[in-house]
Amino acid sequence: MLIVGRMLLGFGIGCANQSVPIYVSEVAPYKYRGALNMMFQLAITIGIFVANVLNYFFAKMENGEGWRYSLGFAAVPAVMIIIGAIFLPDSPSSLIERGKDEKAKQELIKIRGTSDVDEEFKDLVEASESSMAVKHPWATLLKRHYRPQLVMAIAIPFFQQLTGMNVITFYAPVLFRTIGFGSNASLMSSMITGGFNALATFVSIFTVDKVGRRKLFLEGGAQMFICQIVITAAIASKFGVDGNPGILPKWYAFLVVGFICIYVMGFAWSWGPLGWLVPSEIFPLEVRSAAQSINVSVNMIFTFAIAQVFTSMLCHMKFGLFIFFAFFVLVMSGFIHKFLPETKGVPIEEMSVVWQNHSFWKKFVKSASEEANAKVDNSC
Ligand SMILES: OC[C@H]1O[C@](O)(CO)[C@@H](O)[C@@H]1O
Repeated sequence: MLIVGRMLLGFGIGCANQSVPIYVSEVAPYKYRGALNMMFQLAITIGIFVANVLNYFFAKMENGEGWRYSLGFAAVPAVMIIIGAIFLPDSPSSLIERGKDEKAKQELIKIRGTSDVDEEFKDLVEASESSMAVKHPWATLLKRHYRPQLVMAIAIPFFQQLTGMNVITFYAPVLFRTIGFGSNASLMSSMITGGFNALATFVSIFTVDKVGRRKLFLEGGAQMFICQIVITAAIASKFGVDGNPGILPKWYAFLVVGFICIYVMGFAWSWGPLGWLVPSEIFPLEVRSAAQSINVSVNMIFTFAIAQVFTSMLCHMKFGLFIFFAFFVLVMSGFIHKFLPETKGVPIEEMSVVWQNHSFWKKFVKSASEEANAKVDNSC
């Protein structure tokens, strides 16, 4: 029953991860798209924090029934999503795609709070027309022209999970116990890291539309890297490879938890929310759904893989585990630096321009005039 329950949960989470970031990016005004989209990750982190707090109290239940409540409370956010979804309007893009242009325009006027929406409405209709011309989004996504989107749909979720964040999210109590904390202190420490995770997500909400995506990615990467090196050194110095630390001083516990919190904050204002935001804003309408499916699948597959192999990795690699994730943080920061153009303040329907102007991706992406010329050449 537990396995069936987990499968149903996974199904629901998959549907939400597919639709929420895309929906928010479609309806948000482009100037606040970053901040609004990041509310999704904020909701995730608040959910994780609340679960940490509840687990802390449920674990103390003397009749041993606490675990039932831990599992059962998953129904609360599910009910909230179901009720919320009943009242949400369709996005203008989706209405246009289904031929309801007039309704789409009214909706756009309503969500923008102004009747001056002609320009945006025109862009949406054009995006929808090119989307309608595409009969096979999956095959289209494989075309050279969409290489930047395909690469980002795979690389961003892959790297997000290779930061090692879910090792902290899923296993903080185990991790803290392994490095010498009592079981209550372990649950308490995971509550603290959960709190920092949620709080630091606010930082990204307030900054992403001002400083942009790239700076947050790179700053967060540097912060996580430094913390991983310090944590490695701290664990290596006390535990070595035989895993026998003797009596651990108090300052040591503070140092480890402190750097884990700084690491968590680095993730929370960079790869955490940006891992959902950036893919949701770079996929053009004609491949949006297919590309987002890849994004969500890669994310979930690597979440699963890391959760599965973490304990045996910890046994074999000891403190080297953190070096393993630090190495990937270095690689992903290099990747962002070289390959991700800034998307701050660019309307979704005009996103193709950022690839056309990018030193690497411009080879793959034709500009509108080149495309028109190519069509003329082909017809001659
Ligand atoms: O904040 C941590 C959480 O953020 C994610 O990386 C992306 O939403 C999840 O996989 C993780 O559990």
